[in-house]
Formats: sequence, structure tokens, C-alpha cells
Amino acid sequence: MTDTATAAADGDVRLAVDAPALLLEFNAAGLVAATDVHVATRLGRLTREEDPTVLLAVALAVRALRGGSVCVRLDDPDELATLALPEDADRGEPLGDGIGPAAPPPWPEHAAWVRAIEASPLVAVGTGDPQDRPARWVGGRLYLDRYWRDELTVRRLVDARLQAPALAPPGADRLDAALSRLFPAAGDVRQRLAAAHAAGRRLTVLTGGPGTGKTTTVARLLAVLQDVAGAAPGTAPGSAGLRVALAAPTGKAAARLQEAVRDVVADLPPDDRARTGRPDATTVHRLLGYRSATRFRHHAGHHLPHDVIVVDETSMVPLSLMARLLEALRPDARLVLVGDPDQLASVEAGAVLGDLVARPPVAGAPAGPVGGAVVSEADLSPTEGDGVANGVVRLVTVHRQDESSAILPLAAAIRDGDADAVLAVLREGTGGVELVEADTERLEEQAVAGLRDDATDAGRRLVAAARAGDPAGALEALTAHRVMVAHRRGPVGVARWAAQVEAWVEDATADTSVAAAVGTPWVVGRPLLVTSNDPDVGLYNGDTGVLVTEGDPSDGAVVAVFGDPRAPLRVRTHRLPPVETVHAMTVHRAQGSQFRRVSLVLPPPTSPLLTRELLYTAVTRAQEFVRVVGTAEAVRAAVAHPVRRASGLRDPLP
Ligand SMILES: Nc1ncnc2c1ncn2[C@@H]1O[C@H](COP(=O)(O)OP(=O)(O)OP(=O)(O)O)[C@@H](O)[C@H]1O
Repeated sequence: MTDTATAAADGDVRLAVDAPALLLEFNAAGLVAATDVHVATRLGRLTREEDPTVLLAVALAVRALRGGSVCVRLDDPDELATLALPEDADRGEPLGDGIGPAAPPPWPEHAAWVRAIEASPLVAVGTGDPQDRPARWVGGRLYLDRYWRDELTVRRLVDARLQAPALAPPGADRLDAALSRLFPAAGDVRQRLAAAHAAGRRLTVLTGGPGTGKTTTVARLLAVLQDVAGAAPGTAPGSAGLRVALAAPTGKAAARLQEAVRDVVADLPPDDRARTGRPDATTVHRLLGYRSATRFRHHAGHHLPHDVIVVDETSMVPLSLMARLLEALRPDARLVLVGDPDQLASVEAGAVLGDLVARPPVAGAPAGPVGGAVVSEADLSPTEGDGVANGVVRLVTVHRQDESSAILPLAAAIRDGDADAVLAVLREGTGGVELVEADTERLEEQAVAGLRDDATDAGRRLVAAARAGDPAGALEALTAHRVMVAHRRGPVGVARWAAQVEAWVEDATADTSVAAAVGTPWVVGRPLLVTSNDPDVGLYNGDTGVLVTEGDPSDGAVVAVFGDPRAPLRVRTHRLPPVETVHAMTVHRAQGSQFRRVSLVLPPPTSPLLTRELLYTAVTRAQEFVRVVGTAEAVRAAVAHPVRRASGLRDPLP
């Protein structure tokens, strides 16, 4: 018996044993999972489609979603081949030894495959009717219908924002004066351009790497918009405040945005400071009024009241959430999307920010500068000019002060795909970067000495502050050091590393004077990661916090604290949504957060999760120091593999 047959006979749930032979073959080869096959065959039964090549295409579209793609391109052999890579437990169960992707079966003949799809009652073809079929075939891509509709919504609403006439033209003199005052340096041309653009247009996409001044630009741009709005006819200057919403995909990122914007505003000239106020930031889910994964209080029939909506860390916003956000905006509201498209994309399907940045100029979008004589496009490259027509302004000058830091040059070398430069910076080992060259599946004590010291120091501070009932100190300590990994399971996965760090911290902080909370999960000093949304409590998937002593330590009362150390959210343990202990996290989870020190433990070079975006995102989470633990081959593999995500958004509709 073959391994596959053995597994099937054993009732292996990873094999869809009763599926048509063609699907079973691709299932056994690891290209689609049993669940993908089940979805496809169920849709086939509903629509009376029996052609196995069509069902295979549908199963591939389902499979592609788990890799973050919105659709699958059947004419792209490279992309199809990436589906054969084993998956991480993050996204589904990998197939084990013996039923791995040994010999992918031959693909159906392309022309016949397309004919079968186009004739299928399961599939709508092109952009028009019928609207009620489960899958859609457009421009050589097969979508599950829900994702097709979300992509169309994003495309339609983004294009409408780009093509719309300029918003009530502000007094040009007043705009110029505000721009000159708030972006005074000659070199601030792109920041000034972003603000001028946001003053006149309904969509601005502000991108740039770490330290290029995105947050600074957001804060000053708000001051410009408030000034210009105050000058509108019929209103006294300064009294016509725009309603502004700041949002980010995670609570952590929202807290950082709020703090950073307020810090910049505090340093503005008094009138600008007064006009801009102290804007609050929230999560995108909370802004929209989260009710369930697909239902929000604000939608196309009940718009958000805001005049200006700024979304930070937009790279993490998946396609479906972007569709809901765009629907919920008033058509005349200004949307400013901020982010770094070189970071990891969302966990759910889509790479909207990357797609918006890479699109060719949208037909009908007015080209050229938007108002403001102090903005000149002469300093921009021609491709940047095209980008501006699509609302995209990319900041390129790194302003962050610390010239001795090697973290930003390291990030730049990763982004540029220059593995030699990446290794050179890492091996130099100065300026807050370090490479511990080691096989991470078999780490020796000595290789992890530095990591252990960092983790133990941070843990000791965390536990001390928590035991002292000091929420601010505990939340600060939570960001002192973080171990990051790519995988959830296995020898280089979160579970193993979280247990390791926990053991180190327990060793270092064992305190017999504190009543040991044996058998309870509510141990003071335990760092928490929220794993599902709970709008009633105000906690969302990805929020991190810590358990601290409340009141007299001898009472044994414990409360969980989250968010901004300056104004922590306190939650009683019985009200907590599901949480995990967070001594280590995946890089995906860490996105949107920053830590003073970061230790990144790389998987072996063959890991499919080892991508350029993963390395870039991990490195740019570190404020002062980043340690990369892994082999040079693993570093090279990461730099060599930018993520591929299929979507139709970059191309015009056929
Ligand atoms: N035009 C400018 N001139 C001088 N310094 C600037 C300018 N813009 C920003 N800075 C400074 O550069 C630093 C980084 O700015 P900021 O935090 O806004 O960047 P960012 O792109 O939001 O970074 P990150 O994404 O890493 O948070 C800050 O110290 C800020 O004061």
C-alpha cells in the first residue's frame, strides 16, 4: 500500500477519501487540503457541477485564501506551485511525511480547463450577471464570490474617491500659509504634498519605511486641514472643527498612533494646537461598530459621521475590512491610509495597501498637484507623479535621529532584497543589531545566552511591577523585550519558545513570600494576549496586557491591565475574553507593536514562512536592538522570497 492509501484507509482526515479521483490526487499531493475539497464538492452538489477540473479550480481558490490570496490564477504555473508548499499551523494543518508534496500531478490542460470553468453553472463569468453563483471567473482569476464582491467594492469606492472633483476648494493663500508654517523645511516636499493632497482630495495613501515621518505628517496634516476648514465661507476661522477619526487595525497600534499624534500636536504653534485638539485613536473594528465578523453598526446605509478618517498600519487591513470601511465612509469624507507596504500583509486574505501603491494610474483621476502653490512636483520622479494621481505619496527621507543605529540600514537592505548587505550589517554587530549564527532547531545553551538574559531581565521587571500593583510599570516592562518567531508550532514555534521563556522567568522570579497561585491561570505577572474580539469589554484579538496585584497584596486580588501605560484599561479576570500567555509571539502578531529589544528566532531556510516581509517586519519592530538567531542560509532565504499574493486589484477590470 502507498502511504497515501494507508493514510486514507486509516481514516486520515487530511484526505478527502470520497472525492473525485482528480481532487484526491491533488489532495494527496498536498496542493489542496481535505477541507478545500469538501467545500468544492459541496458547492458542486448545490449547483449540479460534476466536472472534476472545475471542482479542482474551486478547491484551489479556497486553498489560496489561506495563503492570503484573494483569488487563484490558473495560468500562472509559479503561483500554482506555491500552493504545494506545506502550510504552517497558523493557516491550516500541514500534511505529514509520506503524503507531502512529493510529485505534484499534472495540471489539467489549460484551454480545456478554462472552457469547463466558463461553461460551469457554479461559476459566473466576467463582471456582470448572474450574481448568485458561488464562484466568479474574471481576467484569468477564479474567486469565491464573496471575495470577488469585496474586491469590486474596494475598487469601485477607491476609484470613485480618486475620480471625484476636488473638495470645496480651500482658499489657496490660506492653504499655502498653513503648509509653509507646518512643513517649513525645503526638504519636506513629500510631507507637504501629502497634506496638500489630503486638503483637496478624498483619498490619500501615505507610505514610507520606519522613521520617514508618517506619523508626524499625519499630525501636521490634521492641523492644516483644521486651519483650512476654519477658513471656509460663513464660518469664523478656527470654529468649524472637522470631525476626525484616527484608527488602526489593532488596539496596540491605535494606542501608539494616539500617543505619537498627540506628542507632535503638543509641539505645534498654539493656534494649530488649539485647532487640532487631542484626537483619540481607536481600532478600525471599534470605529465601525463591530457586532460580528460580518456586521458593523456603520455601513453604506448608516455612514460614519467623520469628515477625516486616518487609518495607520494599513498593511494589516484585510480586503474584507477595507471594503466595510470604505462603505461606511461618507462619500465626501477624506480618507488617509497610512502604512508601509513592505511589511507583512494582513493575516486574512488581501494585500490592499500594496495593491493600491502598485496600481497603474486610474483612468479619470485628475493628474498633477492639488492646490497649494508651495507644493511643487518638480522634485518627484515621473513614477511618483503617477502615484500621486492615485493618491499615493511615499515618504523617502529617514528623519529618525539616531544616526548610529544600524536597524534602519538593515531594514533598507532587506527591503531592497540585498542579502549580502543584510548579512554584512548583521555580522558587523554594531548599532543595535546582532546575528547569532546557529541551527535554531538544535540550539546550544551558549547560543541563547544573550536572548536568555534579555528575556529574564524583562520578565523580572514585569513581575516586580505586577507584584507591586504598578500597571504603568508592568505595561512598560511588557515592551522591553520580545521573542519573535515565524511558526506557531514545532521546534522553532511560539509554543516552544513561550514555554522556554516562561521557565526562565519563573526561575528568575520564584518568590516564596507570594502565595503561589497553584492551579489558577491568574498568576500575577503573567503577560496576556487576547485571542478574540470582545467589544463589550473593549478588548480585541491581538491586544496585550498583564495581570497585576490590586490593593493589598495579601488579599490576593488580581486585575488585568491593557493598553496605554498612561491610562490603562483595567479588566476583572472573570470578564476577560480568551487569552494566551505571551512570552513569545509570531511576527504576524507583533505587527503594529514596537519593543525596545527584539530577538527573532528564524526557522530553517526551507520554511515557507521565511519571507522578506517577515524579516523586514520583525526587524522594524525593534526600537533599540534586534538580535537575529538563525543560519546565514535562513537569512538569505528570507531576503530572497518576497510574498506573492494573488488579487485582481492591481489590474484594470477587463
Ligand atoms: N520633516 C521632518 N523634519 C525633521 N524631522 C522629522 C520630520 N518628520 C519627522 N521627523 C522626525 O523623525 C522621527 C520619526 O518620525 P515619525 O515617528 O513621524 O515617523 P514614522 O514614519 O511614523 O515612523 P514609524 O512608522 O517607525 O513609527 C521623529 O523623531 C520626528 O520628529
